[in-house]
Amino acid sequence: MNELCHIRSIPSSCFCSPNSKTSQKNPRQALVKVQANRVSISMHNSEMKVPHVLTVAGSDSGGGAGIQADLKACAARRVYCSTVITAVTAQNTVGVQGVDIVPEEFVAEQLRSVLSDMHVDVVKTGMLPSPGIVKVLCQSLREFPVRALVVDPVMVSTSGDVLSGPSVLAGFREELLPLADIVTPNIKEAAVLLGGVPLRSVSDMRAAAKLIRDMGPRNVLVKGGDLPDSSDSTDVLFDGEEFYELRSSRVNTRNTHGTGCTLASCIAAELAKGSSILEAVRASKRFIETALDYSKDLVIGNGTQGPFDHFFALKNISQNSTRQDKFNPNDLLLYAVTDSRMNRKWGRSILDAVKAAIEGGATIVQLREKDVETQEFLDAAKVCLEVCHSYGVPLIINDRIDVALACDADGVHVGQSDMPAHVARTLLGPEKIVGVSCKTPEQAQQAWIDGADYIGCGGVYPTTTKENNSTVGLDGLKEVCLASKLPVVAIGGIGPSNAHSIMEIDVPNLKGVAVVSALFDRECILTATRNLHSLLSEAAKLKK
Ligand SMILES: Nc1ncnc2c1ncn2[C@@H]1O[C@H](COP(=O)(O)OP(=O)(O)O)[C@@H](O)[C@H]1O
Ligand SMILES: Cc1ncc(COP(=O)(O)O)c(N)n1
Repeated sequence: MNELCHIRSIPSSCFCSPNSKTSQKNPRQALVKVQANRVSISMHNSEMKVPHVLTVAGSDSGGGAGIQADLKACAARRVYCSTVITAVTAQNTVGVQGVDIVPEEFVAEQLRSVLSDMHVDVVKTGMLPSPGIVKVLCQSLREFPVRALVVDPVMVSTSGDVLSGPSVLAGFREELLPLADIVTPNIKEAAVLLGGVPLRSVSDMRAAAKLIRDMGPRNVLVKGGDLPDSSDSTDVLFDGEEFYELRSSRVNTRNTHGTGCTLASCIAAELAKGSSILEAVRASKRFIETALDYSKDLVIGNGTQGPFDHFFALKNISQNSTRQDKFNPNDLLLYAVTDSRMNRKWGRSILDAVKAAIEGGATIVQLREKDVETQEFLDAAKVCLEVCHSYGVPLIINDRIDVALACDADGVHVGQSDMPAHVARTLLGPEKIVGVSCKTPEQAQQAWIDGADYIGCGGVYPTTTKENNSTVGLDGLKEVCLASKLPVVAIGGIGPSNAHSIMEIDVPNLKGVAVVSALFDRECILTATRNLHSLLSEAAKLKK
């Protein structure tokens, strides 16, 4: 076998001449180790450790599920993904036509290759088609421990074809599940693990999660994608103490092939980046919901189980659009806008306020810090961005394009007397979100021309957070919505008592409400956000 030459690329600015003064002291200097024709270069301090997920799963020739879904999910979540293939399937949108199982010795060899060398953080498993493969996997995990193990107990494909038979169950129950940090059965798989009793409701899912946890995994997520007669898509997470019901709206689409594989890979990717289990599951569920929503009209294949687009991009290409999909208008449902005076009044940091709002269900966050020094603003924006992204929530910066650029925020929101929207767009580039405050149909039309992504319309009601701000009322809001080609979020004096009247306005592009005081001028931001979120979700459902 050839000796491998293993060289990591290093920015040229980091190389030092051996004679230069800095070469002895500079901690960023490259270390070159030569061991029997094997060269490895490592960097002090400037080394970049990439979060790494290893997926142990089957190949899906149709590209929608299995290894292919895992690679796409990890890439979309910006995590490196290596692969150990357990089976090759001939599969398309109609079903599974054939399965060729990889011999367990060769699965073991692939595992050894990757785990002995490549600094894997998290292992995610999918299709494990034979008891021997389950065994070699457990042996490898004991020999090369990793930070976390995510087990997706794949048994039957969405099309109803068997991918792993009952012979693997003993290995699952006795060896693999006790090693798992989280196991993610769908309702059919949960039933099989528990001996065949079908799950028909969310309370059945809770009971199943509890029983499966008794088999040894630290957390159980029972997925409800296939729960009959449900308008929501509810998953149940049980961590041994608490149950969390994670709800999203059910996207009406045939393109759900690979959702389970993708969800488990996203969870693994978020864990590899350092998230907690709850954060990882929430961010992953959001990712699936968004991906399904963006891909609901994709047509790939003639069957009933279509794949979806992990990069949310094909839809645009198919419409010949030159603009990139980068912004989901449904994110405007509950738009939390911070206020430093309120945080000061309640003795909270911006970060604590933002965290609580996200945990309560805020779907997008804007930092509007009018009287904070630049350095402080930037520091706060950076930490808030990290938290927002761990939940899959976009972060917008009010007015300060420099701060948005410096922290690589998701976008900016500008008012009529701030930086013009077309200049903001030029400065930020095509990928970022640009929002504009508008009071009139003319301003709404201009925002569209300027390349904005959404408009904020208001103040709808009088408010104390903005001085000298004239109100437009519900009629003015409706007029602006009708004139706007962009999605609209209503702002100004909105809270639980009047959010309903806003959502009842019968215009499809009115997507939600932006709120300051009703969240941040409250003793418990989390409860205030949670209440408003459930009210808005109900109202949004009625709108559909
Ligand atoms: N139509 C849908 N709309 C929204 N979320 C969905 C839909 N179908 C599945 N999901 C979500 O996708 C994830 C995978 O669930 P599920 O489809 O039940 O798994 P599997 O692919 O293993 O059968 C879950 O978070 C589930 O709630
Ligand atoms: C190789 C492989 N692994 C997993 C699945 C499950 O995915 P789904 O439940 O969406 O059919 C699959 N169909 N193929």
